[in-house]
Amino acid sequence: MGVLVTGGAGYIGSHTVYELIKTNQQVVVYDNLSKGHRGAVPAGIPLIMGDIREAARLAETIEANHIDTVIHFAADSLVGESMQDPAKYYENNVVATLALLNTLRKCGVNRIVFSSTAAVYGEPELWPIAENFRTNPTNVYGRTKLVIEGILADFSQAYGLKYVSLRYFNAAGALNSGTIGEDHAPETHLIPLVLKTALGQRQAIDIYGTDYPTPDGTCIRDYIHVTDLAQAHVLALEYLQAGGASRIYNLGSERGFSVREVIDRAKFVTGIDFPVQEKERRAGDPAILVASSERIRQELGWKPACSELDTIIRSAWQWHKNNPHGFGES
Ligand SMILES: NC(=O)c1ccc[n+]([C@@H]2O[C@H](COP(=O)([O-])OP(=O)(O)OC[C@H]3O[C@@H](n4cnc5c(N)ncnc54)[C@H](O)[C@@H]3O)[C@@H](O)[C@H]2O)c1
Ligand SMILES: O=c1ccn([C@@H]2O[C@H](COP(=O)(O)OP(=O)(O)O[C@H]3O[C@H](CO)[C@H](O)[C@H](O)[C@H]3O)[C@@H](O)[C@H]2O)c(=O)[nH]1
Repeated sequence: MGVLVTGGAGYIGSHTVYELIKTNQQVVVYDNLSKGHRGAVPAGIPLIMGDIREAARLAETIEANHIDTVIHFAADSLVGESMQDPAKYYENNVVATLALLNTLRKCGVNRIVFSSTAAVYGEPELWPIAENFRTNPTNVYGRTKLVIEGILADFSQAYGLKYVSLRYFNAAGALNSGTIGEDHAPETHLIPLVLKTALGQRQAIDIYGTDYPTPDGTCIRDYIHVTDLAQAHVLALEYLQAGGASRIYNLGSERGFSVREVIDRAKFVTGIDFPVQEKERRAGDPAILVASSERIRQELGWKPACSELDTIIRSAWQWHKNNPHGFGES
């Protein structure tokens, strides 16, 4: 039986495909390439170019490849854009996922691993954040992911769908071999932007806000290596394949670093001093997001192995240095 990876040509999806093939799972990538890259999909892995809303193409792919489980990454995920264009986010995240789930039902596929986000929590008052904390997203992107979690719970109750929803904190880093890495256009994430500044592709890195209630005034985040995230997907998949019940898990390193700390570590790792500019806050940014990943460690035996901040930055630096234009140039 096979595993369908929607959004498998994207950043986290492609790293997960690399982990899946080590475990001898039969993998098929399904991606409309709106954001993903053909070059991110390993040689020999089928890439079906399609949108998850295209029911006929999707059903044909599922049947031809004997798919019995789906890992669902396909989505739009820019917080700022979601506030300016909510229709796009409700359409490509909620409506498209509903279409996907309906096709899965018709094809008799009843297992799915879903990419959720720390953005479902909004602005919590306590840390580390556990899965039973109140969900209260402060942006449209987070709301769309929470709506999908609700749909998954309802489908689970009514139709017997089994799902694992993984709430990622800040994904960063690149595959150790340096063959794939993060290449978003536009790039909005801190670590790749810092490294592009070190490469001289940007004049300075902007710090969005220095008046947060944190020790150095800048936002604190929990950075998790993309390969540790990918391994959690493999565990979630194996758990569902073994008949596991629906679950929700946080995925973070359980350590927080401020924006200034990330910049300082990047200067250390790269050995390059680069300009930093202090700017106004970015709308919708919570001050502190740090995970408790206790539940997935206890229940699935997940152990993040490469999520030390320097290790994350080093792997991302290797990717950006060797591929200054991402997948556009090797
Ligand atoms: N990057 C992070 O830090 C982070 C954090 C939390 C959650 N997430 C979630 O993880 C998932 C993957 O994130 P990423 O950073 O790898 O994003 P990405 O943009 O690199 O990958 C998403 C992939 O999905 C594809 N896609 C989008 N809409 C599609 C559709 N309708 N049909 C088919 N393919 C479609 C894109 O072409 C792209 O290859 C997303 O669901 C995102 O919301 C990411
Ligand atoms: O040029 C930049 C870019 C970012 N930041 C700051 O760096 C921190 C991290 O920002 P990212 O954009 O890298 O990541 P976010 O925490 O905003 O977002 C991440 O976590 C969210 C959950 O809270 C969503 O899941 C989202 O998809 C995921 O990328 C934030 O405080 C942000 O304000 C800067 O100071 N300068």
